[in-house]
Amino acid sequence: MVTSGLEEAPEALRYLSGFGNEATSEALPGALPVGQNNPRICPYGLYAEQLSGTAFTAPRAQNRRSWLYRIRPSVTHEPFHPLNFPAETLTADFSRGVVTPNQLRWRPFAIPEDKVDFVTGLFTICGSGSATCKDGFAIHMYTCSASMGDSCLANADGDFLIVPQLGGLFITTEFGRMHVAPGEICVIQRGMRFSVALPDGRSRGYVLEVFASHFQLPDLGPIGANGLANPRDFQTPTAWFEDRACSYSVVHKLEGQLFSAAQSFSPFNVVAWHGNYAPYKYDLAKYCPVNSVSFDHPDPSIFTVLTAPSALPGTAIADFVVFPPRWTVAQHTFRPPYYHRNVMSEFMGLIRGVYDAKADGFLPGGASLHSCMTPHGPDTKTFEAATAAEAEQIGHLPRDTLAFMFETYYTPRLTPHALGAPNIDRNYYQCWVGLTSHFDPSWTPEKAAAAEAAAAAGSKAAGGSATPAAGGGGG
Ligand SMILES: O=C(O)Cc1cc(O)ccc1O
Ligand SMILES: [Fe+2]
Repeated sequence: MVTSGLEEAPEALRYLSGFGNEATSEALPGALPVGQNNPRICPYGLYAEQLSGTAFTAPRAQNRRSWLYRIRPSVTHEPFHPLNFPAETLTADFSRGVVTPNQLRWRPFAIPEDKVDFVTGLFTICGSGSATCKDGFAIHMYTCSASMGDSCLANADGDFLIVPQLGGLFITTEFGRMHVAPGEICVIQRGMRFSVALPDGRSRGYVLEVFASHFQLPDLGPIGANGLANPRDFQTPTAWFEDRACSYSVVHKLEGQLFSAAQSFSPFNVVAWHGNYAPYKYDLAKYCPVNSVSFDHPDPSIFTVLTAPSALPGTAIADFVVFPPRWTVAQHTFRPPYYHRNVMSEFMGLIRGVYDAKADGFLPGGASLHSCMTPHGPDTKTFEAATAAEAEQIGHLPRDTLAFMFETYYTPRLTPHALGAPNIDRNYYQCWVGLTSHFDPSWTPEKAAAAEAAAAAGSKAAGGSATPAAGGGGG
């Protein structure tokens, strides 16, 4: 019998490198059938089972499926029963969700004192569309303090992109095991069974779920063949199995509802697999940002890590965008994000540090949401620092910050749970009330240039370039 390896050191794990590859992985030599998918009898007496992530008939470029060779097939379980789980905290039904044009922000979500695992610690913030029609998305958060033990989850509604913010995740999947630390992300696609253990005892993070397409790398256009998230930096687990008799609970999410079935063995009994439908992780430190090296602030799409496309060209169901540590070198430029209203809705989270647009109030483990056409941009303090004369001299330094955005074409509807959360920041709008008028009808380019020159001379006399301050135009 192979024992449960949930506590194995992260360094001991082996991964396959690359994005979207047709891969093969064997935990025992010769476990994959040679030259065919389903021989009459498989090597080692395994069962062959296909997991389809697209319609059988999807075009080859989009087609996703894997073949799993396992000790017993996944069908070997007792009937599913609905789990008694409060429907309003985890949902895929947004028909009665609430919309608001107001800017929303949440302080960090508290991690429960009592023992709560990844699944019971998941709660939905917002979403749109429908898991039934396989169209749309949901954004969840999780806070947990216990490993899942002998239970696993399979999500029939879509793909999960998981962003741990505090505390790592040790995830056992049917394809193998991965350790995902804060600063890394992982994607676990529709239907894959996985169980989350907590090497750090607790974890908090964000989850983007897409009901339709799968995540892919964005096109690079004129950037060329390299840069942003490079394919080789994505890591897929290698086959790992346990042949363990136990009382196991398989939890299945269908249309946001949870069902549970008992079975007498661990579902992580896949000895070998091959295919192009497999989970993966990615270290955001490997992201190679491309940005303006002269002037102006590019649109944040320049920082796209992964995109889940809709049928509308160039328009995502959801993009995953990261704001990594980087040099900010644009001159005579307002460096923080510009003020704007966007057809896409923007949910943001912070993994660590301070975000370019918010000097205060946007904290690691917190979140913000600016829905379709809701105005937003830098807070007053950030505006003032970024427009001060000294800002021209500072801000070339990289700062240790890691924020991200889930950006979606679908207008999000919020759950009562998210809107009623005790950590919602009811004073968020006040971060902009100090943005007073600087309008000067007597302004001329000559006067402006003279003021700039005087300020530059003053700052030189005062000791040259200032040191960068958090949020001080270094965005
Ligand atoms: O709103 C935000 O902070 C996200 C964002 C960042 C940026 O650099 C430009 C536009 C934008 O929406
Ligand atoms: Fe924005």
